[in-house]
Amino acid sequence: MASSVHPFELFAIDGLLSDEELEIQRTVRTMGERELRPHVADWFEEGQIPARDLAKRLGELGVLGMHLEGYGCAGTNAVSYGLACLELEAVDSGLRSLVSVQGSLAMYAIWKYGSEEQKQQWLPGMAAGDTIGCFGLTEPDAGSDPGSMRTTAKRQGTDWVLSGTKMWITNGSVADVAVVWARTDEGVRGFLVPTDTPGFSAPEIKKKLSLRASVTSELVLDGVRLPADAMLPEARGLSGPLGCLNEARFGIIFGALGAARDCLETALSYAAGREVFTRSLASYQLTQQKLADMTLELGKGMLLALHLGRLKDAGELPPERVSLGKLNNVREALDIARQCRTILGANGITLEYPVIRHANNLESVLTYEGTSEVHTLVIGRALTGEAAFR
Ligand SMILES: Cc1cc2nc3c(=O)[nH]c(=O)nc-3n(C[C@H](O)[C@H](O)[C@H](O)COP(=O)(O)OP(=O)(O)OC[C@H]3O[C@@H](n4cnc5c(N)ncnc54)[C@H](O)[C@@H]3O)c2cc1C
Repeated sequence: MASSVHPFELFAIDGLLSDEELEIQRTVRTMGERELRPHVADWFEEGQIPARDLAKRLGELGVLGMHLEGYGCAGTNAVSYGLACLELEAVDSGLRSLVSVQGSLAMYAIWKYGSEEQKQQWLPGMAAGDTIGCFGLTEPDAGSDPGSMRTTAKRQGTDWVLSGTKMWITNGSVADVAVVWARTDEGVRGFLVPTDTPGFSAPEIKKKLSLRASVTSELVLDGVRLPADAMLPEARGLSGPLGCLNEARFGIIFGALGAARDCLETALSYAAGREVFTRSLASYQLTQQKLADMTLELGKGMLLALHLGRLKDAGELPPERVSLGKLNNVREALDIARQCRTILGANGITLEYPVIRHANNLESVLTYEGTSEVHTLVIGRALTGEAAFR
């Protein structure tokens, strides 16, 4: 067989990265390949992950809250964080979800909006992976429109009492602390809820066919009484949770490409080894067209991710730019996963290969952190000045 080149090499992607960024990417990739990939298909099949051990190991690796400064966090640039997300999601979107929720949602909420005492209390343990966090915004009847949330926090003396239900919460059943967003007399506010507080429970959601290597839960708040200092002082209104979502969406812009890259690498190697009609599948023009089109989308997605990462490091990443990346890269990653599945034929539907697992996972990634429809509307609003949604 003639020599072949990796899709990212065709685009000369590595030349756009610093030595430090390349080193971080290599370190996360090596750990993922050695310690996570050998188990991930089983975790997915069983619908269970060793969340505590994983959090601890990911903490040792330094990826939990890695783009935040201080409190035990590594303080890397945005691109490095994105590359870590990419390498974790190349193994499984569920593992990247654990890291995104811990670092970009729960830790970021405390880091950005918390008091100094709250930061000291929670962040070092979360960076180390000793303490797991979750982020409760979505409710059974409030997903794309979090402004319609029903969970309330009411003052009783100096205490707060929280009541309501959150739905689809990643890490919920294994969390030590839940960041819960609730309606108060002064608008939406965020609360840090230790999960052993009486009245709090987090039953796990079963029967998922996507993100099976990730814990997803309901949060039930049945008159959960918290002291006054459980409130995040600096988050007022929906801009608080939306600021956190912007962080997590950024990681997904890179992460989804990891899943796509893994699918494409698998399809390339499969097509080279599979003989059909006495020749390798890779030698047929129809196959090469699929591979070329997927490589184009993967490479373009990576260039977009890097551009947005540099803008983020320059402080120039407003939400509509995040929407450009999240909409494009998740949509294209899902298309790539489905197309790779065709190249693997029947083998493509088993967990012996990662492709259908990635495709199924990406269905969740398309929906969470803002659905593709909502990101389309955000871009439409930026282009026209007309909001087609609230
Ligand atoms: C595996 C998983 C993990 C998750 N983890 C978390 C978590 O950790 N924390 C958390 O808070 N949430 C989490 N979520 C919830 C996720 O953010 C929501 O599912 C998402 O916001 C969509 O909300 P919804 O499912 O209620 O759908 P809906 O909001 O009911 O949307 C249904 C459909 O309507 C479309 N739609 C909505 N508005 C419009 C409009 N104006 N015009 C046209 N179409 C529209 C949507 O795009 C979608 O296609 C998770 C979800 C999943 C699947």
